Amino acid sequence: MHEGKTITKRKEKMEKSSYECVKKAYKDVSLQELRDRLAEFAEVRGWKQYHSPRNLLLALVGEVGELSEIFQWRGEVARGLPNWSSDDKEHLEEELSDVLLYLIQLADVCGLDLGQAALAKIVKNARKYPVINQKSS
Ligand SMILES: Nc1ccn([C@H]2C[C@H](O)[C@@H](COP(=O)(O)OP(=O)(O)OP(=O)(O)O)O2)c(=O)n1
Repeated sequence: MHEGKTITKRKEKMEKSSYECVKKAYKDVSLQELRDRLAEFAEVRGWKQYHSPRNLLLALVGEVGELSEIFQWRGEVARGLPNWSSDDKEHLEEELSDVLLYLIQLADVCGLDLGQAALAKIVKNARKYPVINQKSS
């Protein structure tokens, strides 16, 4: 194998194992935690200047496109993704995360509290769609 490729593979392996550690260490991740980490991520890279609401929205839409590609041409997909490979599931996790991370950043640069807004919206939805008849499942 080419030396560069070996280094890349090793790097990918290290990244994967540190990613597994992060997943184990943080069970309940808050939107606030993600927002703060993202703000720091952008700050230390000097990217804050590019993270305008419009740019973040466009980035978000781009990631929604990448997320859609995973489902494209697969036909209907069963809940729990029983026939998907672990690579496919990992890919899905990454694209879902990209969408979430841009969404959180968008809300942040707009000065909005996404967690509070989402809770308020759930309450509003419940008022709009009252429970009429509970079906047994
Ligand atoms: N200016 C930027 C660039 C990236 N990101 C973060 C948010 C996303 O989680 C991820 C997006 O990175 P890429 O643009 O490299 O997109 P992908 O990870 O989807 O890579 P690719 O498009 O090569 O599949 O990085 C960010 O916060 N701000």
